[in-house]
Amino acid sequence: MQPHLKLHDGTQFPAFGLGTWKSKPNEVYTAVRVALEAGYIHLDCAAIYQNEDEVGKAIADAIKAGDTSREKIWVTSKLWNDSHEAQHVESALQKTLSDLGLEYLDLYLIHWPVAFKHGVTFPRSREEFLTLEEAPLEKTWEAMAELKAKGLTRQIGVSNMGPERIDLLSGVGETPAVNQVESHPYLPQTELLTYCQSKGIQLTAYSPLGSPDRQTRKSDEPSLLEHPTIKEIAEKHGVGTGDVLIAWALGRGTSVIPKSVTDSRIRSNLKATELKLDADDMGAISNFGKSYRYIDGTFFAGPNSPYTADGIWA
Ligand SMILES: NC(=O)C1=CN([C@@H]2O[C@H](COP(=O)(O)OP(=O)(O)OC[C@H]3O[C@@H](n4cnc5c(N)ncnc54)[C@H](OP(=O)(O)O)[C@@H]3O)[C@@H](O)[C@H]2O)C=CC1
Ligand SMILES: CC(=O)C(C)=O
Repeated sequence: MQPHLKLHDGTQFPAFGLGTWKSKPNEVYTAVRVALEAGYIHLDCAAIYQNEDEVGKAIADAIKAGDTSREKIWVTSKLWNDSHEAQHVESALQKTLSDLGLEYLDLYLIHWPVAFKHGVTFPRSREEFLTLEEAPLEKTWEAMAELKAKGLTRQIGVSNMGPERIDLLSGVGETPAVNQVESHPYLPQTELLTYCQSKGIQLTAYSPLGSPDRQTRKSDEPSLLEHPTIKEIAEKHGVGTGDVLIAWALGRGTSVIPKSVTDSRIRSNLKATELKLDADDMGAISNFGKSYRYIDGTFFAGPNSPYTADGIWA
């Protein structure tokens, strides 16, 4: 039995899933087929990853092949920043459902607390953004609740949000089921995790391996997969460093969604859900003493934007 976390309505949420950002056309179909055949029960998707149609084809073929069923899998997707205005929320989800070939999602997240004009994928000028006054997150949240009421998604949640924004949304509607944020030993998000747990919100850790395949990767950024402490613990247990990072995330009570398109890694990452780190391992990893954010979000902040980095991230 894979690890699960309980959502605030009692639903069991599979704590381990497959990330699909940067998984290219032709690669992502095979990755999802391998994952579902290997026993994955949770897929993390998003409209902005521009590959949901291929993920959907893989899900359909896996179900046809008898590898899984719709009821057995948990599918998450995310509302992109150009569809925050209430009149665009349902059509954005309908597009995702059509691409994924599904009648409902298990979880739909507001991807970022940042809004763009409708149809803008990545803004190039200030005029292409909407401010939070023009597109209030509370209104987006109310529209998300309607999707749940219509049965188009079983759960609703948020991503890249801190306590202030979550409190704002919880004040106008239901508490988000999940908050998906960057989290790994360089950015353990300990305070946010404590806050989320106190509200019954599950925290999903994205970029748990340090997102080394990003186009925007900096040549001098620290590597989690090569970190000496992680290597030492991996040697002690006779596993890979990726396995240790996955086990650490699960061991501290978060869900985790490593991305891979490599057959052997897709399988070994799933196997890592069985790895138990001891208190010494957990303590050593939690005391890196260095902070680093890989998804620095420069794409949404700066002089051409009404948002600042401090105003965006959890
Ligand atoms: N809500 C949000 O705003 C965000 C959500 N996400 C979600 O989180 C997922 C994971 O994060 P992501 O940024 O993709 O990066 P990850 O930290 O998951 O790293 C992915 C990279 O690690 C490699 N890899 C996978 N497994 C191993 C292993 N066992 N050993 C060594 N290398 C390994 C992959 O290679 P290969 O594929 O070649 O095997 C790929 O290069 C995303 O795909 C997406 O679904 C991510 C960022 C933001
Ligand atoms: C990867 C992702 O979800 C981003 C950049 O929003």
